[in-house]
Amino acid sequence: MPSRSVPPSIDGEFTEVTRGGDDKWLPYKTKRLYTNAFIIHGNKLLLGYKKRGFGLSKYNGFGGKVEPGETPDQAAARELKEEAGIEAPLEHSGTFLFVTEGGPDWAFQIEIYRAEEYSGTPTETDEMRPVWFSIPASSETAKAAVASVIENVIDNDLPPIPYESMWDSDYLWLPLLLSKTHFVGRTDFKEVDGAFKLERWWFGVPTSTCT
Ligand SMILES: Nc1nc2c([nH]c(=O)n2[C@H]2C[C@H](O)[C@@H](COP(=O)(O)OP(=O)(O)OP(=O)(O)O)O2)c(=O)[nH]1
Repeated sequence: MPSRSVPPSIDGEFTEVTRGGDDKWLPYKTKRLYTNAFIIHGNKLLLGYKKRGFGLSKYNGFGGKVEPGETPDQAAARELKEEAGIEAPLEHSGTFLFVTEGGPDWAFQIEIYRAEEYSGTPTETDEMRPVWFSIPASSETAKAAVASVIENVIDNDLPPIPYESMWDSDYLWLPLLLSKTHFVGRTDFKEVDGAFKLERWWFGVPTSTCT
């Protein structure tokens, strides 16, 4: 059987990590830039409960539209401050295209960031309620867990990452973010009566990082 190609929007040499659905990738007219930022502190992950607008009632990283004249890095820092009241040395962690059928005719290009430190106190805003979740221990996170004990920031009473209350595809790439593996991807969703259902996806990592 011939091997399946990567989605047309993926440029560069990437090794597939996961894919699903068929190859009928949705068309889109243009791309709009968005950001999303995740704070990892020891064995804890900070998410925000979305109180209004797009993604209402889901848990997510902090982010939004890149405004005219801004770089994605600047937008990510601004959105983190606006939505969670904190600052952090954000590092770019991945990027993916989010395309919807029944939604806008443009694609969201979402630049994903991570940081392992922050300053300030996570604070509820009109848009987001910050909540800490526990990151499951694994070989990848074991080092972070040890560091947590040393820094005395370990907290075993937190709920696990609420994948069931996040965007449907986040469980596919969040482990890559947690393990500091840069990733690219594409998700196609179908919007029916305001609910978004994952139809097809592809995620990969730079081939140079594969052994
Ligand atoms: N984790 C995750 N985030 C997503 C997905 N799709 C998607 O748009 N997002 C993010 C990208 C943005 O961070 C956020 C949408 O931006 P937003 O509507 O909150 O933008 P904003 O804050 O600038 O908007 P607003 O204040 O003007 O309402 O949702 C997804 O599949 N997974």
